[in-house]
Amino acid sequence: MQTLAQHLQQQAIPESLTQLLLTLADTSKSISQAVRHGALAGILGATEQENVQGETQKKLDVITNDMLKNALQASGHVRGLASEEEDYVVPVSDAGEYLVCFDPLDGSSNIDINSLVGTIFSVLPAQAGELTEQSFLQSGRQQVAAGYVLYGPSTILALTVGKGVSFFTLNPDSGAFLLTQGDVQITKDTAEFAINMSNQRFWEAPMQTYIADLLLGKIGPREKSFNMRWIAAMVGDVHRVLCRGGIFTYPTDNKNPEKPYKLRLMYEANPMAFLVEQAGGKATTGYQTILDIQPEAIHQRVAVILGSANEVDTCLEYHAEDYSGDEPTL
Ligand SMILES: O=P(O)(O)OC[C@H]1O[C@](O)(COP(=O)(O)O)[C@@H](O)[C@@H]1O
Repeated sequence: MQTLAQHLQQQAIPESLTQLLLTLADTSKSISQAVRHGALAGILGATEQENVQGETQKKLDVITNDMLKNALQASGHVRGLASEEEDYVVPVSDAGEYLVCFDPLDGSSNIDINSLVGTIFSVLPAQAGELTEQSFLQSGRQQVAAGYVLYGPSTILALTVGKGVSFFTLNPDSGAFLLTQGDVQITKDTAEFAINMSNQRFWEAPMQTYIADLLLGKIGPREKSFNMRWIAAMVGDVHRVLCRGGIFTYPTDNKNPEKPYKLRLMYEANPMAFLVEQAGGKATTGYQTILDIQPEAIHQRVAVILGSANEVDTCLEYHAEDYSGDEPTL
């Protein structure tokens, strides 16, 4: 089976990008080890600290953030980095060709229940001049690579460098990431949706109607039964969508008017949208294609609707100005 290094050699990408992606992959092997040790290594549970998002940091949030920061700072190819666990962007080396945005441990609320977690990363070209937060505020279309590592029953790296999506599985014996699926394609249609239903009463009317019609199944306007899944870790829900199709959404809601969105643009929505589009799917806020959003802040949040292209199109119809569907009876 082809190794990650062999696969990257064939992608006709700069050697510097190959080395950076191999650094990220190697660090994720150590994270996979740490996650597997869990309580044995005393690394479960929370710290007393809060991150810039106002979330209590898990011990593993901090540990994995430091592991990635140290590796990227030593790589020689990183001009600057940004992380969910860092308040501000971190300058690294003036000679670095790339900017890296990452969520070191996505779904960290799952760590103490031994459920799926992952690392998500996005690579942008470094700009000339002084490194500031502005240097990072490039649209998702500028990404030169993106991916995630899912720490589950097996450890899987999903990667795109803009030439399709490939899955690599970590061989726990040899420690090598081996190509287990190339040219990943998302089915155009689906009968599976993922959303946190407990937020239903806080959603906008278009999402209320769309989900209500899914739940009506065969007796409703969709004339088809839909099944629901929710892993509470975007990396797990998106991996399922890449594997067997589906629609995943964390829509806008008014649960907390100051925070109408949950997921972060630069290190959750953009890398996932790049993967999904490269696999033939679609990714939108309901009103704008995610990869075309001009970022305004490094920890900016957005609404996310992504997955099987035809199903996302249907969901978009409910968000269209001229949608005249009946309001759902809640
Ligand atoms: O707790 P909820 O509302 O189910 O939200 C789950 C969502 O929040 C997240 O866990 C946010 O990510 P972090 O764990 O990195 O903060 C997503 O991975 C997931 O899709």
